[in-house]
Amino acid sequence: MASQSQANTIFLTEQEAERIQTTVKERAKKCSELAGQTREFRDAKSAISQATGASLMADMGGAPDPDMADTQGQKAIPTIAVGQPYPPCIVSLQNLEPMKFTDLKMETHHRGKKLIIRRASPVVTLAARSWTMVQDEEEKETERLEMCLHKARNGEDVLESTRKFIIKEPYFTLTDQGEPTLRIDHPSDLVVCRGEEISDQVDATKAEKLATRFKNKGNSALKEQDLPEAYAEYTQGIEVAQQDVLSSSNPDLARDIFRNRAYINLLLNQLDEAITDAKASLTQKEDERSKSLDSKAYFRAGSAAYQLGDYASSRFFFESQLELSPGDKDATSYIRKIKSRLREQETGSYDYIKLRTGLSKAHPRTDAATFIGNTEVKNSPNRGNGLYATRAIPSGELVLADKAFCVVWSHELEAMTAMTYDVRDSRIRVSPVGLASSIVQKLLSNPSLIPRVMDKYGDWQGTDESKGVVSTNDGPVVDVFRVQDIMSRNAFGVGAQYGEEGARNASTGLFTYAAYINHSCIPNLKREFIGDLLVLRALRPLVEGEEIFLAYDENPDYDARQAALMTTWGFECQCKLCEAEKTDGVDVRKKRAELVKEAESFVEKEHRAGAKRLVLRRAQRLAKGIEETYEKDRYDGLPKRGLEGITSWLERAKPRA
Ligand SMILES: C[S@@+](CC[C@H](N)C(=O)[O-])C[C@H]1O[C@@H](n2cnc3c(N)ncnc32)[C@H](O)[C@@H]1O
Repeated sequence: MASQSQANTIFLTEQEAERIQTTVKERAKKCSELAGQTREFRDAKSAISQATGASLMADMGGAPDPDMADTQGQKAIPTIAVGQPYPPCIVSLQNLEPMKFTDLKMETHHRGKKLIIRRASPVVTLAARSWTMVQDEEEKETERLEMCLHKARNGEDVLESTRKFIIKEPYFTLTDQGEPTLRIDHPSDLVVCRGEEISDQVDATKAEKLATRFKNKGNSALKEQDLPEAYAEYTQGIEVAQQDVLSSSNPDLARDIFRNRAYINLLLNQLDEAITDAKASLTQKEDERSKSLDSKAYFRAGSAAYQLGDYASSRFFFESQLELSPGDKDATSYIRKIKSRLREQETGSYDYIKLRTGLSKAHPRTDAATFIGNTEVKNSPNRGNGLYATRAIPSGELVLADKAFCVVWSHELEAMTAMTYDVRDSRIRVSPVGLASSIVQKLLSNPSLIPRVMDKYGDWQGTDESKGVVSTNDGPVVDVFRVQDIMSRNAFGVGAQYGEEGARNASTGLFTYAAYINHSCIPNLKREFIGDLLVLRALRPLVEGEEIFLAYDENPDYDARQAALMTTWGFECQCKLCEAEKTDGVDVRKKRAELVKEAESFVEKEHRAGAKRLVLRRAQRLAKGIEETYEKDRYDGLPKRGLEGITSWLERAKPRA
């Protein structure tokens, strides 16, 4: 993630940093000592009453959240340990063997197994995790279950959403406080069982009654704006209506419910399924009523494809709608918008004024397409992939524009910055975990987008078996450790475009095409954000085949810059500027850093207008001092970053008349 400004930097107190490290290390030690040991029996009554009390306290805001850490001079911030990554379950439920609570072993991933559970207490909702007590179906055994970070779906806490769940390949471990717990990291490892079990129907009339009941219940839930409930009812209705006994006698019933669910899917941003549902609802009949229903379905499919950025499919759906409902205003308006998006995609010609005027705090996202036409992805020696210019591009001209895959703005509910302590390198980092959660939600809702994110660079690659798996029969599979690692290496800060942003709620985004751009301290691109559209222009003329670079960190101090590049992006920069600065040696760099610091405080304090001669001379002396730290030959043609602030002050200073 691009560095935040000093004002937005979070400093943990030393004691707090030490406490976090000690807690994580002690937990890891205990876990390895207990690994493989049999689980101990838990008393149901006291476990449930403990959870009930904690839930009440958390709801009233009265309980201390064990995940909150104190920061210097600021409010507490969530602190999350990033443990040893492990892959999500990639096996379908029907191929997993049921297990019992009594089979659980400490610090073990129970591969090949599933655990059917019922929630037995209210849910304790904390900033970065939710937990509850769960029981087996016979209510003989009780255990703690916690869901970490990615714990909400469609605005609802997953553990609260119902009572029955199935855990795929349960992970039994310890909390940071040393208490045994079942732990869900990957949301796809928890199957939410909403609704009744549907048996095979033999009587067509009874089946029709049942399917219609589900459909009506779905309609009522929609009226009450309970979208997850409406989705669950329609899903059950479809299950019944698709059974042979009914689909052969009344195929239109399934189509009706598919059409309704397509609408719910649109509202829930489950766009892939909105399209498949809308297509499944098509009657292809010629009577007026059927044509009107199909027209509605095409509209739903077209809107979903538009939101997915699949403008060609979207155009096809809206044109199909227009054939059935000639002159339809909404379809016509969409087709006009699609033309603009396709023009942007193909030629990079944007109506920047319209884009800017369409933005506000309430509508912070652009309606724009990504333009990549001047660039291509290629291997960059020692840097993985990189982006290269496919033609000569004059200075100032558009190189590419990338519409964000996902942005979380500081003023949005999802915005959450946390301190993460990564056990892999024992480093504490500031991490926009709210962005990671939003990316995970978007992928779980739209599995067609999973490869677009998962092909990005990130430390954890998954295992040979899990790599590339995007779904099982139970739904999409998302490796949250991989998303977290991809986000850490690829996300950008997008600036405070809609008002204040603080340390705890920085605006951040993932741009899946611009993510291929490597770093250089002498960048050849200039970046600008228009809402969630990242616009990159040539900072100087680019030649065909040249690699394009951004500066991830612009700190003029070599040592601070290298430290940030190593901590956040995991590499040592070896660009020409870094080579020159490295050769300077520690003493010269130290002297320069002191002078630059002095120059920065001078620039901050001294007014340029009406500056006294004495003040001007001090500025000149400072500039000369900094200049002298750069050896002439070695810095020939290289930027002297330390000089930039004071030189700009001098250029614009107006001496007293
Ligand atoms: C945003 S990604 C850039 C694209 C990436 N190279 C890829 O293969 O997808 C950032 C990662 O690229 C690598 N990288 C970027 N600039 C680099 C540089 N100047 N030297 C070495 N590695 C670099 C680092 O691994 C960094 O974490």
